[in-house]
Amino acid sequence: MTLLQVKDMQTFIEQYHILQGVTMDVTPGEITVLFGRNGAGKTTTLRSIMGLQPASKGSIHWKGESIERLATYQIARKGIGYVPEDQSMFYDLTVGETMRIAMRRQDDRTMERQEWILNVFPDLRTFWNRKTGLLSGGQKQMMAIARAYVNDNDLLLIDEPSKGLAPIMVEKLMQSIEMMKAKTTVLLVEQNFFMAQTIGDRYYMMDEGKIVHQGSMQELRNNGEIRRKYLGIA
Ligand SMILES: Nc1ncnc2c1ncn2[C@@H]1O[C@H](COP(=O)(O)OP(=O)(O)OP(=O)(O)O)[C@@H](O)[C@H]1O
Repeated sequence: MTLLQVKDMQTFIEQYHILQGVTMDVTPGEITVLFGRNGAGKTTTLRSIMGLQPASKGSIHWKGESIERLATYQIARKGIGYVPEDQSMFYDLTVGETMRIAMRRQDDRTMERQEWILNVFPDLRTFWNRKTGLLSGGQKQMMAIARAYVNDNDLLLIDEPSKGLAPIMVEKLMQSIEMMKAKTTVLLVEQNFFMAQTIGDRYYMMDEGKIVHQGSMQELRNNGEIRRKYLGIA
């Protein structure tokens, strides 16, 4: 079964043909990692799925239903949470206030999800009354993920959470994302192969707006040539 099915998605930004045919499936309960170097089109892929940068061709199916013509808020309400690279937070609000305004409902289920995610990210509990602008880079990332998780989302799109973080923090974050697999499905954009390979089940490799390779993470671990060619690493 596929949760999200993207077929031949093509996206223009102004006159530029940025996505030139992105086809990918996200399977429930898995962590799917979208790799590719700077400018390959990874962020645009997530933005097109969310309707923030609508695709002009191709199809996007969510649980079998076509969503490519829907507005972003409608897509979000179907159960897709988006964690953008810049985190887009109000830095004057505290951690607690940020969680509160993120909640679509304040029912028991949402409160249970909040408890669960605060156990995954105990720092957020510790700094509950601190303004998010004063959090460390890693804690801001935790905040952004927790805020997307707290609603009853079946899929989280997480854009490069490791960016700018120290290796030890990245490791901690990856372990937390792996724990989330028990509760939700994740489509993760990453350039950091060494970290993402520890938690990913399946991968897609992007280059110049297209998917150029895909397979199980084990296959990518075994294929140094693909890693060298598209990520510049051995
Ligand atoms: N607003 C824009 N106007 C023109 N070109 C854009 C715009 N946004 C993105 N692009 C171009 O689209 C291409 C894909 O960008 P995108 O941000 O999706 O790549 P990415 O793989 O996420 O890279 P990065 O890891 O650097 O964020 C790049 O060549 C970028 O320059």
